[in-house]
Amino acid sequence: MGVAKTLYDKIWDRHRVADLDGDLALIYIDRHLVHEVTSPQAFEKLCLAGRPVRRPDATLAVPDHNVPTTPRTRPIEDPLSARQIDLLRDNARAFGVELYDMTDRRQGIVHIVGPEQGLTQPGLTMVCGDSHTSTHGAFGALAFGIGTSEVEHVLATQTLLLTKSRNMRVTVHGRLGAGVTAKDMALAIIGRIGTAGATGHVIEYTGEAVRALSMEGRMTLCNMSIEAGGRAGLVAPDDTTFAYLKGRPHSPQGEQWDKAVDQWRALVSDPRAVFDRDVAIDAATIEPQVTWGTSPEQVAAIGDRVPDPAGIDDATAREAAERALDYMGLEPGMALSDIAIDHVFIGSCTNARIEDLRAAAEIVRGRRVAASLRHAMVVPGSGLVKAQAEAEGLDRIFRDAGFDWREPGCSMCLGMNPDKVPPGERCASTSNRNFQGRQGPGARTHLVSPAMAAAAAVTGHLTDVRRLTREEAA
Ligand SMILES: CC(C)[C@H](C(=O)O)[C@@H](O)C(=O)O
Ligand code: SF4
Repeated sequence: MGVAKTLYDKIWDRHRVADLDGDLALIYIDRHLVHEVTSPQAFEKLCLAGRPVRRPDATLAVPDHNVPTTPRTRPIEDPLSARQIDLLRDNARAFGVELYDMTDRRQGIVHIVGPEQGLTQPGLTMVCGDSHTSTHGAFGALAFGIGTSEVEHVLATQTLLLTKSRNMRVTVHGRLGAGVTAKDMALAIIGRIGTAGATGHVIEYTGEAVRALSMEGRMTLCNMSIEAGGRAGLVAPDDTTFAYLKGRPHSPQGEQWDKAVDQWRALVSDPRAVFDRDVAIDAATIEPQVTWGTSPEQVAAIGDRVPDPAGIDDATAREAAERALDYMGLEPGMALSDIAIDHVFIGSCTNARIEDLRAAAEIVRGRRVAASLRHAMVVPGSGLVKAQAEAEGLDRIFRDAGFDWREPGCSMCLGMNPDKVPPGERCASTSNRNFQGRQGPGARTHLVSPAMAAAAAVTGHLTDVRRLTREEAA
């Protein structure tokens, strides 16, 4: 019997091409996703060096960050965005890489598209010039973000020079309560361990509450691993994973499928594997979460109050809280549920999959967006999510309530396209980052789950979604 290994150790060992000087190893990369923001220079350098893409068949290009979410027939107004999207198209063509262009129904946020197409599979190594590549870890794939020079390295060689991370395990025991979602779980974990809590580690999420999550929920959880400082997040594949993958365009078919599933079943941490860090949380203690500050760790349960920095012992945390409250325009001690909202954004690679839209629509059905709101919008994560939602009539529920129903893209998750929150205005957002200026200069972001965003939209302020579902039941 060999040494007990974690899931991460196993995937790492299977992809190690060579051990190099120091801690460096050369790792084989199975899949490479490419978007318009971090690829132009990489392709340009290949071009200058006269190198081809080593495995065009393992590479997929999708524009997402800069695409406007208004009808695709209109030209892109912003010249820089238009140029980046043109470049992606040109590069994909020149290097023989498949592209899901803006008018392709399969286009969407790269981290939603990969799983949807069955490109994301257990045990693979996957990279993208994008930090939220951690999303794909939900399938038990080792997936992480890389920089532009690494994008070039992978394009040219299909390998990467890497230092191995440490192993961390986050176990969520028990079951989540009604109205509490994977997003709340992710935010609660970050609230507990902080945004540097997993630095230098790959997190494996385990426990009954994680096992009970759908693939959509697991993707939300793994998506935010990077917000906890982790290099990647992992959930060991199981029947939920296989059921999601079966029949997807790039999933193994026929006999190959059965073989694949047999192999995938071995992708678990050995019972005696040792983790460098272990954290355990009881799911029953997790309430719907909302961030009050400018870092995902500045988070609290919706029933709580905005903290008073004066009560924070640690000087650095105190000053950070003071700065955050100043930027967010909030008073210490005010009830989080008294915070009035100007905008609601339901979208992003964290929460724009079909299940997210269903959860939000459930709350919105039969209600109206509060008159005090400036704008509320839903941006499906991909063209296929959009089509599915329309087939289920979710678009009607949102539109009838006063929501804007858009074309897929990163949208208001970050200010790289026309969807921005104006300075000083406040947004309840299902995205993953609430840094200063993230949704536009001066924008104020509160991170929440899709159900909580819907509850904020129909009440005009941050609201415990469980209050609305109780009302309905009464
Ligand atoms: C633009 C891109 C490089 C960036 C990332 O790496 O995450 C973006 O997707 C984000 O969410 O901030
Ligand atoms: S949706 Fe947001 S977090 Fe996700 S890739 Fe796009 S910009 Fe990054």
